[in-house]
Amino acid sequence: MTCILHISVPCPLRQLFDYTSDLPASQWEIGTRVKINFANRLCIGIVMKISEITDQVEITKLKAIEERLDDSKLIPDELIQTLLWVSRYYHHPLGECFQTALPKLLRTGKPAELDTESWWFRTEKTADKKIGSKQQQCLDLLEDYVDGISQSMFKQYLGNVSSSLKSLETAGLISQQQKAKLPIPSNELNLDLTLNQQQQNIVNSVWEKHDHFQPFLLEGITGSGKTEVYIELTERALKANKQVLILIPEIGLTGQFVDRFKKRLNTTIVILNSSVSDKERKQAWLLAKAGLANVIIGTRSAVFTPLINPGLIIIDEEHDSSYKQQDGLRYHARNVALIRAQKYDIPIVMGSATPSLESLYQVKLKRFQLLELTQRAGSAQLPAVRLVDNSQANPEHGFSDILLKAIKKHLDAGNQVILFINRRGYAPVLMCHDCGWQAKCKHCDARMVVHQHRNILFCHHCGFIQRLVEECPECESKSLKSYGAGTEKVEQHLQKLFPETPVIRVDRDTTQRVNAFSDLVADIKQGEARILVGTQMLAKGHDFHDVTLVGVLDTDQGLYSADFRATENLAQMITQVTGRAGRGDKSGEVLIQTEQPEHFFWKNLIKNGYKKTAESLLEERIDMELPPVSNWAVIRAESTDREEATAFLQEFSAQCHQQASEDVLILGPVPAIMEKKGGRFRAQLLLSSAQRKPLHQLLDRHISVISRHKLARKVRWSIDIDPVDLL
Ligand SMILES: Nc1ncnc2c1ncn2[C@@H]1O[C@H](COP(=O)(O)OP(=O)(O)OP(=O)(O)O)[C@@H](O)[C@H]1O
Ligand SMILES: [Zn+2]
Repeated sequence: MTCILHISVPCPLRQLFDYTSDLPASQWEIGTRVKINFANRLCIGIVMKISEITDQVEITKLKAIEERLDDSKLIPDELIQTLLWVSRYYHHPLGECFQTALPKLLRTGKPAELDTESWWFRTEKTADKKIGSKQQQCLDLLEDYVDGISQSMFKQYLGNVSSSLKSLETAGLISQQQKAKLPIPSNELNLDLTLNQQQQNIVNSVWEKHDHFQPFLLEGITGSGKTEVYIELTERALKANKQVLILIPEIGLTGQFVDRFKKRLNTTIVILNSSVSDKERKQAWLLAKAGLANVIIGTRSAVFTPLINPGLIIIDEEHDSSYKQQDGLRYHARNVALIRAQKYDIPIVMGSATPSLESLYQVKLKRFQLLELTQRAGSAQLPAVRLVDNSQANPEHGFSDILLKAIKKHLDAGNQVILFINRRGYAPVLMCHDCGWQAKCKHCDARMVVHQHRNILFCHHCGFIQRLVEECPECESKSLKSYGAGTEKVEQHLQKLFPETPVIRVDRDTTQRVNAFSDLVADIKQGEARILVGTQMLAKGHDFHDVTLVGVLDTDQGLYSADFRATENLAQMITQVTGRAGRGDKSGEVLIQTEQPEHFFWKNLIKNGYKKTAESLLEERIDMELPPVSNWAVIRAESTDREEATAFLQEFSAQCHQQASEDVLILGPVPAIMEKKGGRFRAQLLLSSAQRKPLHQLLDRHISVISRHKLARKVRWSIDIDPVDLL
């Protein structure tokens, strides 16, 4: 034994574990992976401290590590520091934070080596005899690429040219070398776009601070050209030899977004989203760490990508709730990104047409600098928005005459129409006309949703599936009727009402297959689909220039929700979907069908827009001391035994009360709004404080005691800091 390694282990325990190594301390670095035997199984841990002493057991009883996996540290210091912060802030075991942050192949111990392939380079030699046309094409292409061309780039651009390359090599005209495999860049660069004055000013304001930590909130109305601002900023950072990390929400938008970057920037761009394979994810992570990838575009967990030359972090659609992980380590990527930008001392730009109240509050506190784009880019104008009283809707198909006429008018003009309904499936209620029976999930406090295409009843909360019944299970009556509408029903009615017009549906059900989403988007762009029915997947981020009408159906439930964020979310969703109309040269129109055309919320949003609406919502939060003004933590517990979940939280609450400070309010425990889900009863305890510190101190003091309580092992429980979803 020559040194002791203090190791972070992927397990729920909140401590490091000590092992010995027969290498001297000088040969170890923090951030190196090791294989260890932990509780009789092999697992991968991360070295967090190196010393000569242990306070865990007698030194002689310590186990030795099984294997050292990296020659030097895998995880850079900055990322380790960030994860230590994450573990502290979210009160989550460090070992599990590493699990979230590392690509799967690295956390399961695969070698941290880059995949390589053959790269070809032009030699000094000139051809002394005439060469074949394929070979000439290869040489011509090499003229454009001083850094060489990989085997896969050749294949992509020229088809199979292996034998030509071999001949050129034999003739001494080109040489090859094994180098890291890189993603293939676009070969149709399109560099000509001039930013308008507002865009240019924003780029300048951000760039002025390029060597400092400075958070910016870029509030730019829909279609104002935020993406172009990101591209220009990225270009500036690239010119300064810096890397740029860009986060985008999880709504299948990556393809279009990345295409725009690839076409405008001649650089190595890697992608980290859910459609990337484990192998590619590992490669992208290592390329970023090595500084071989200059732009990293990814969804939530990409926020943990290591950078060697960081220059800028960008978060698109910063208000999007997919940035908050809803299980395990419940981190918010915007929060983590801010910490990373601070550690790197670089600017961070958070953009949205509908900023979160969290970020607007930071602007109010002067912690974020506000940048605004108030006009649509190019010649596009914001669409006109009107409310339509739902009572005029046809009871059969749910559309009002006004909306139907508008659809017809826009189709006749050769344009595309979006119908937005934020509910997938055919109908949310199946009911017996005779006895009143309703199809409910036997595992959840929720109704089963009718999915007619698949002939099933489907619980959207736990995934439980049943065959669609034709007869009431209670009274055997055949008069079952579905109520309400989802995307399937809307699609079906529209197809009947407009038999000549192609209708497509974009929701989670039609986009499950790999590439299904990008295929649908391609159909839309080419104008093949004329009526587009979809959920929020269709509402955000897209730039379809021929869409001139957006119809919004049935969104009133947002007005009555028990969640205090519901109106904020509704205002964001409506503003985003509204923003899909009129993005090209043609002007757009939006019709919102509502039960409550007189409701203050609608009047305010339509008359005053998102910005004013958000301001008044923030004033309400300030008056009522709700987040983001106060700080919340929710302790959740669930169990198959209804009493147990509550009993555990009572225990938790009692613990906290023992030394409660007046600064932290403890509310509950209360049953969750949907108490039963997936066969488990759920309850929650809410902790709230005006200052963040006392809340965190309270949790620090009690968590380790609580986690050893006997009930803690019987129930599933979790801590959610800054919860976004209280249902
Ligand atoms: N300076 C410019 N000149 C001409 N066209 C522009 C300019 N900037 C952006 N555009 C075009 O305007 C459209 C909208 O831009 P972009 O998609 O960047 O907006 P956005 O603010 O990101 O939109 P949203 O938030 O609604 O998704 C795009 O088609 C884009 O190419
Ligand atoms: Zn269910």
